[in-house]
Amino acid sequence: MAVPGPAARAGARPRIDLQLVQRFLRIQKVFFPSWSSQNVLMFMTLLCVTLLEQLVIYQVGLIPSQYYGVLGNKDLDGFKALTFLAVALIVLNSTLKSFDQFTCNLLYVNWRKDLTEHLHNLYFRARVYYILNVLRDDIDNPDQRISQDVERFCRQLSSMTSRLIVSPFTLAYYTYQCFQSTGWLGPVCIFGYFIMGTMVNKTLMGPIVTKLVQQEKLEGDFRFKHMQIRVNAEPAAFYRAGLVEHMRTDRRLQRLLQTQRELMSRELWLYIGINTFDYLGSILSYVVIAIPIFSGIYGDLSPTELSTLVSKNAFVCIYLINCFTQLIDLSTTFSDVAGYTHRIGELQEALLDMSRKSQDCESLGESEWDLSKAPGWPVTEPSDTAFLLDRVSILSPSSDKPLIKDLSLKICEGQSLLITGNTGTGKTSLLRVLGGLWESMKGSVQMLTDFGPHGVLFLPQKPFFTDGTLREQLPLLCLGGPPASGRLSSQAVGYPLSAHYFGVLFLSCLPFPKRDTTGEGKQVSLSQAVLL
Ligand SMILES: Nc1ncnc2c1ncn2[C@@H]1O[C@H](COP(=O)(O)OP(=O)(O)OP(=O)(O)O)[C@@H](O)[C@H]1O
Repeated sequence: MAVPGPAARAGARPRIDLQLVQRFLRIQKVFFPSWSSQNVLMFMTLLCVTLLEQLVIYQVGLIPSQYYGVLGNKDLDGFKALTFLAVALIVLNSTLKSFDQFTCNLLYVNWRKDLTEHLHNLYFRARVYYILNVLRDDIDNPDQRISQDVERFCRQLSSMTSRLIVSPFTLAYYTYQCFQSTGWLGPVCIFGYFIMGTMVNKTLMGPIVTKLVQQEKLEGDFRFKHMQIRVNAEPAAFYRAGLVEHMRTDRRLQRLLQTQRELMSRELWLYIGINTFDYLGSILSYVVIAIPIFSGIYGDLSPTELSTLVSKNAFVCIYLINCFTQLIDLSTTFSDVAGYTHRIGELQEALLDMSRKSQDCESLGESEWDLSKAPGWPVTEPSDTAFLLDRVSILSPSSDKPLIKDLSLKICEGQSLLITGNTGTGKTSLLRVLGGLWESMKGSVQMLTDFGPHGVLFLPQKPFFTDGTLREQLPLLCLGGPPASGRLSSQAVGYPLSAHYFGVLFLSCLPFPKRDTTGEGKQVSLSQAVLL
């Protein structure tokens, strides 16, 4: 049975490692597909706005010292001009800040749109959504990953973008200024301090990323439970299942809350780290200046000259340290982004893997199922033959339990076929193979007609209704057929109820416990299927 297995590395403990970087870069390719894409333009706009904002902030920062000058000199004209300039700069600064926020929000919406559409394209390709939800258990809650994790990832990433993109520029500028004021000692001390802070924070962030991934899984499980009750409210009410479901839903909630508490206690250590580095940073500038003073380099300066020098050096050092502490403050947002990157990355890898395999299967399937390409079949088989099975064997996907062995069968128009067997023996599995959901382990399955209004229609055991009106349900019956005809066609929408079908309707058979009379064991009872 060629059921796709788990993605190679899915399920590995999520960490801050090379795999995280690879997954993050893969997502970035979706965000920025080309240099001329809209997102790149918006990103460049954001970069310009934040740089301009920094320039204005710098000018605003100089205004208090200029006020000392004009007030000290009792210069009224100078005071008026400076006040006008200050108001203009402040208005410009707040406009730029708001525009910065606005661009980040637009980026968030665009990123969410692109990433969700990209995942949808993979998820709804061929029968990937079926394989992911039914046959594979390594990717939990794909619905939650697509709807909630993508949303949070884009929101958190956009919230840190403007600070991140401007930091290389501010860091370079203030490192240079700091070097000018304090020599190599200032920048070296500050960079050493930041590297130490980053290493400590990385150690503290590791367990948070793992816990966050686990929390999101439990969040998905909890939501799924509610969805299950919503979808099955009527059967649940018939069974009077309220009490049991209440207990089970509460159990999931408790598990989720317990994980959230554990996540918060891990975050506590990170907050302690961040706050310690923030406050230590505020005195670091004085430590940097104290070293040359106590080592006697400034021994010939008067106390006034020394205090002027200290004040000047302190400003640039504090600003450089502030740039670094702002980056360290992003640690909590970064750990969230890392957690979501792993969850989305795992899903993306699994989807890419499955859609690649589906495509291979489809191209293979098309050639196998295509009438004109199947050698000999059109010549020897009458046109009313729908399926031709030759020594087909089917295995259960979760175990290697054989369900059907060496089944040869011909299914024709106008004939009825009743398949009987104990529950779980593989009656529906045969239909899954005929419907192309599973593959047979051995033998060949030939489909000699189309799915849809002029061919074959499968009625699943559980009816499926999409949202919308009764009329909108009808195309469901006609679409999603075999690889050759599985496209969404506008013509298909609104087929009249009287549409003519080939006449082969497969009803998944009810168990028929006492009919296993083949003498060859349960799994071969299908070969004795009754043609009515
Ligand atoms: N998605 C799946 N993953 C793993 N095993 C599966 C899956 N679907 C079915 N099976 C297993 O394959 C076997 C055959 O299942 P199948 O649904 O074909 O039985 P059935 O004869 O149609 O039963 P019933 O009469 O109850 O519908 C069962 O043992 C079942 O547990």
